[in-house]
Amino acid sequence: MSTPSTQQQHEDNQPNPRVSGCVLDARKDTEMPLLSVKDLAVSLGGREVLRDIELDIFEGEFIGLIGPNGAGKTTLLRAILGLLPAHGEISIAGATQVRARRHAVGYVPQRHEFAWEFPISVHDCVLNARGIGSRGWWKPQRKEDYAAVAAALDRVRLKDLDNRPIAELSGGQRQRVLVARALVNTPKLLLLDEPFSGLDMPSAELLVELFQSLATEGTAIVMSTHNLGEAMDACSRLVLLNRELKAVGTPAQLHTPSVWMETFAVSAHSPLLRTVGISPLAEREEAC
Ligand SMILES: Nc1ncnc2c1ncn2[C@@H]1O[C@H](COP(=O)(O)OP(=O)(O)OP(=O)(O)O)[C@@H](O)[C@H]1O
Repeated sequence: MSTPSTQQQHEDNQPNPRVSGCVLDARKDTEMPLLSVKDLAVSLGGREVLRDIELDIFEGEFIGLIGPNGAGKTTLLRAILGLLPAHGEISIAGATQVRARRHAVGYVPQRHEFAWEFPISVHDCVLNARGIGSRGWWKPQRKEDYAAVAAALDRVRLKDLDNRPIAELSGGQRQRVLVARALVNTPKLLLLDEPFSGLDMPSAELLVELFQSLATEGTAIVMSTHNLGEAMDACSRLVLLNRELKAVGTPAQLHTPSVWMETFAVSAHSPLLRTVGISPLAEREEAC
């Protein structure tokens, strides 16, 4: 497990980001990546959605996956999970076969993809992610399953609601149920698809703190998000994606307007730059 100090050491060693399909990866010589993606390409409906994706992600990293609508963020997460046909090589904790890869992964889909009307309690919804259904609902609950569900609900601060039907939960509570489902098998890699979407600030902050603690404990996290400010503040590295990798680096290394302009196809005057802490060209010119 990596400690905060080793994580900081890795960040300090990162070279400058390279743009257009290249991967920033200073750990290559010393450490095995937890997630390795090589030469990945995905086509959907006869159209190429992702190409030339090369990415190494290490334990304890909190990666922000950033790009405009339709950039392929969800597609990349699903390809890593093996939910989509893809060309290229993906390995997670050394496993390349889809079944083996999934053992190491917890996945939080977008909230609207889940069947919230299903008549089930919070507890059973999380328990279900332990694979209990395939063992038979009629069998007594195993002690370790019960403990795992309790621990996951405790982590997302939902223990008090464990008997509540999931249909009666608020959006923020539902998001936390999805995170608990992903955590209940103590994954090495957590894939999060827009976990802050529709959340108020305190709910988003609670999740950010949880993700940062998990990363400190050694979990590798890849999170797609449109919340650029939150990603700049919270993530240890960012992956800028638009059908191909545009740049990979720490937030400090991505303080260059051109990488954001290229990824989002915006001008040097775009307010988007301000969101990521770069003053738009107009303001910079005025200041000169
Ligand atoms: N099943 C599908 N069949 C055909 N095309 C698809 C399919 N699913 C996604 N796409 C296309 O793939 C591209 C990438 O979609 P994806 O959902 O991965 O983007 P995204 O970056 O997650 O977008 P958003 O930020 O809007 O959620 C889009 O152009 C989308 O229309």
